[in-house]
Amino acid sequence: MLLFSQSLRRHNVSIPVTRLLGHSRRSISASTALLFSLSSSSRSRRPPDDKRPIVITGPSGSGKSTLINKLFKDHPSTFGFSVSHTTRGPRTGEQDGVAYHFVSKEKMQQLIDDRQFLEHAIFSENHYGTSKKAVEDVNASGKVCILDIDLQGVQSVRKAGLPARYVFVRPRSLGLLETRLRGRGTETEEAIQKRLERARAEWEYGLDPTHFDRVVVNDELDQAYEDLCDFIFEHQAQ
Ligand SMILES: Nc1ncnc2c1ncn2[C@@H]1O[C@H](COP(=O)(O)OP(=O)(O)OP(=O)(O)O)[C@@H](O)[C@H]1O
Repeated sequence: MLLFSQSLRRHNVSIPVTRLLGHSRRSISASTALLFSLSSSSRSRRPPDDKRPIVITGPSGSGKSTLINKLFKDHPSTFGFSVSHTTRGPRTGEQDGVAYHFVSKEKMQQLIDDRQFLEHAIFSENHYGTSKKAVEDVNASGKVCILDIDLQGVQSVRKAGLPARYVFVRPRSLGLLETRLRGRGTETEEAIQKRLERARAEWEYGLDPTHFDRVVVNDELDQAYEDLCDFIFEHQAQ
């Protein structure tokens, strides 16, 4: 049984994401965009010298999607998402190799047996996974790969030995997390309870500073975004 099941991802950019929360893409609402102040820094920065993939994790509702959306919006040619594999069928408009790599159950199993995945999990009876090649493809395109995954996925990625930078995003308190999850208005009460239960376990893990290269406390959104960018771009020559 999965300790940390996958969570729905919502990205307002039309690029594939590594793991989709419930694996249905939702759009960030216009009100979310307004969470950033008008003066929120979108300054251009030179691409980071450190090209290792950046793994971003944190409890559901901590603000990962919100921060990543802005990162992509501000730096579209610097970052890329890997294209995940899935055994679910394509939905209208979804292109193979763009939204996902759509594969049969047999093919998926073969890839798993061949240890081609950095991480994989079953969600709603469908298998999803991030292949090593998908990340390499982003690297080969000259972009820095962003992996938005849950903690279980992070542990698999670490085990797979991917050289990466790891970021944990969390709000100031678990109470605030609950407020945001409820405020998002996208989950049933049952789903919220499940997410909160999982968040408590993830929270403990994220409190250990040795587990991550950077912990971003998403309290005030502009500040959290600056912290994230300072970390991501910190290796560039001055
Ligand atoms: N600093 C902030 N202040 C106020 N609201 C915020 C802040 N950061 C995010 N939010 C809001 O909190 C909710 C959760 O954020 P978001 O959806 O980005 O979380 P997430 O970590 O991506 O969650 P999941 O893993 O479930 O996809 C959203 O409604 C978002 O608009």
